[in-house]
Amino acid sequence: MLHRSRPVVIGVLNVTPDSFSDGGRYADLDAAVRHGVQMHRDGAQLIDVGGESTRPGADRVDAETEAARILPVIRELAARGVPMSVDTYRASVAAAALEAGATVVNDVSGGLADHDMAKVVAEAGCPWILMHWRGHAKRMQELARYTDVVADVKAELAQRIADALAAGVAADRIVIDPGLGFAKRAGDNWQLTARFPELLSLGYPVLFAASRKSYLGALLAAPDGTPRPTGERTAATVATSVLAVAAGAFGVRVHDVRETVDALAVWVASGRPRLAT
Ligand SMILES: Nc1nc2ncc(COP(=O)(O)O)nc2c(=O)[nH]1
Repeated sequence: MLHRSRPVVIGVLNVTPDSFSDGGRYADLDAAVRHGVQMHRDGAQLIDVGGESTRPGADRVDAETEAARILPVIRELAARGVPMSVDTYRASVAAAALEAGATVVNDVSGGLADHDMAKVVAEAGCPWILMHWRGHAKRMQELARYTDVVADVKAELAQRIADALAAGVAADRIVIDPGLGFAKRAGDNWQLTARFPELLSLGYPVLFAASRKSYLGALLAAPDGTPRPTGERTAATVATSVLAVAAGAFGVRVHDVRETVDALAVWVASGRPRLAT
């Protein structure tokens, strides 16, 4: 499912009206399927299909709405042989998405939001991306308080892993993710980037997902402080993605697939240089 011979690129497909960087662009079935097929052609090994925006402050939708948004897209893409993950923290939505053709669960809550998720994943035997999370979009920025963000994220992810294993999820099905931008201030995201190798010591593949996030917009802000618009953060996303892979990330989750695949091809052709850890 995930060929580790090359860095894994996961393409973001938000079937939502309000996701932070592409909300509404793929809200209709044809546009979503076209974009998913194109990202797969461009080299994405997985298309990550999400039906609820998780950006800070976003309104949550109910499970029925979330499922109604993503299931037709998943079915159509599966029929076209496009491999997918489902971006949901709801067990019922994950189960329906797996049934419809998704093969990986990408859970931004790391199993915290729905205690039935572990059972769904264990029974399906599918890979489970456990992201570091401290609460839903409305509250998460209030929760960005850390003693040492890397050590704290690592300890909390270790607990998510232990819970998953205890629930019968196989160790080789687990991928972890530091949750950049989720209950993290800009400095926290940069600490997690700079000290990325410390997360690897947990012994699981680590996904890096910085794509177009607001801390990149802040870094590239105009002299008057206006953040760089989300659609103009591609170069920063590509740069940080290559750095993360060079630091040991098994893969990246991005909106700009072609640019990322191209940049990682250069990294591979250059002999996969590693950042000194
Ligand atoms: N595993 C994982 N999943 C995610 N899903 C959504 C978003 C934020 O919204 P986006 O879909 O617009 O990138 N970020 C992550 C992330 O950092 N890691």
